[in-house]
Formats: sequence, structure tokens, C-alpha cells
Amino acid sequence: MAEGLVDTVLIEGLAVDTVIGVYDWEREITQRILVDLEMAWDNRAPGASDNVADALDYAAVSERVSECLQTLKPQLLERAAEEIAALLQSEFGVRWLRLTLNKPGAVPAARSVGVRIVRGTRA
Ligand SMILES: Nc1nc2c(c(=O)[nH]1)N=C([C@H](O)[C@@H](O)CO)CN2
Repeated sequence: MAEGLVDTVLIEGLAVDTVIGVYDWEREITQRILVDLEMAWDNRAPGASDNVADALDYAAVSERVSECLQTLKPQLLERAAEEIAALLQSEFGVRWLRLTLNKPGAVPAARSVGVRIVRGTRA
């Protein structure tokens, strides 16, 4: 694989409190979702320029992902994951991403439960 195509920008453990869940009682409360993101980005340009305008701005992405989850109020983690993947591709130009959503409180006997999706191509 060519240089640049394997570079990534990471967000790990982004905590978002939102309405999420399939059961009636879940629609009355907020629960914490933890977002992990690995996004392909050619980091050579920002590495040379030292200018955030050339970078995939992880602060801007974090803010937009939080806003998306809090507006969407999805039932399923799968729905949330597809929405986040779509906005990263359309609004930020991310060509490939691996996204994990954890819902740590959902199954008391488990440390966490969640979903992981991979979308796009690196080439
Ligand atoms: N694959 C999934 N299974 C379940 C989800 C989900 O989002 N994806 N959600 C629930 C409930 O909302 C659960 O979190 C309540 O504890 C059940 N299964």
C-alpha cells in the first residue's frame, strides 16, 4: 500500500450522553455511548505545513459526532453507526473508517456491548 494511504486520525473513548435504545424506559433517559474512530487520512500535508487546515481536525469531528448522536436519538447502535459513517464521508471527506460504538451500561454482566463497522476504501 502506498505511503499516505495507511495514515489515520484517531478518536478514542469519546463519551456522548444521549437518548438511545429500543425499550420504552430507554426513551425517558440518557445513556452514555463511547465512540472509537479510526479514519484514513493522508497526514503528509499537515505534517509538512503544521496547519490544521490540512489536517482532519479531530476536535471538529468529535463535536459533529456528538451533535449527530444527540440529535438522532436512535434506537439501535447500528443506526447511529451508519449515520456517523455517512456524515464523516460526506462532510469531512473521510474515505475509509473503522467505527466502534460501545454502550457500557446496557448489559450489566458484560464490561461493555457494542457494534463495529468498517466503511469505504483506502485506495
Ligand atoms: N445489536 C443490538 N442489539 C441491541 C441493541 C442495539 O442497539 N443493537 N439495543 C438494545 C437495547 O436498547 C439495550 O441496549 C437495552 O439494554 C438491545 N439489543
